[in-house]
Amino acid sequence: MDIIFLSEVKVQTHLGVPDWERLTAQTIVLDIEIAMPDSGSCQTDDITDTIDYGVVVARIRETLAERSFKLVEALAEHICQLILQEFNSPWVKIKVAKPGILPGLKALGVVIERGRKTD
Ligand SMILES: Nc1nc2c(c(=O)[nH]1)N=C([C@H](O)[C@@H](O)CO)CN2
Repeated sequence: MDIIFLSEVKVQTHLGVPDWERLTAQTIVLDIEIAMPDSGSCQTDDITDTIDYGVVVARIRETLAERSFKLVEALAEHICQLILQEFNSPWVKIKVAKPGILPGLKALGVVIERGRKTD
């Protein structure tokens, strides 16, 4: 399985359980692994045979600018499903980190992985 990775992607979004936390955008940090449908682009050297990681990052920034979530879990699920469905990836792993939320911690968050359901 060939994987595209996106490391320490900083994104602005409205996120948090208490209402006051979602009033202003905060920076979250994403680490994402995206399985490619096949390894064709390794032979063809053609961007149309792979998942364009620039397009993925732009799409993530777009959706997280529009959406608001209470839980990091729900945000992580949303991004996984978007990548599976819009980019035809068979498998995605994402780490969502909120930096500087609790004293004494650098960051906290979740790691989830999802595969595309087959019939
Ligand atoms: N499992 C989770 N626990 C908590 C979350 C979360 O998203 N998932 N969020 C919060 C608050 O938003 C906190 O980060 C700031 O008040 C608390 N626990």
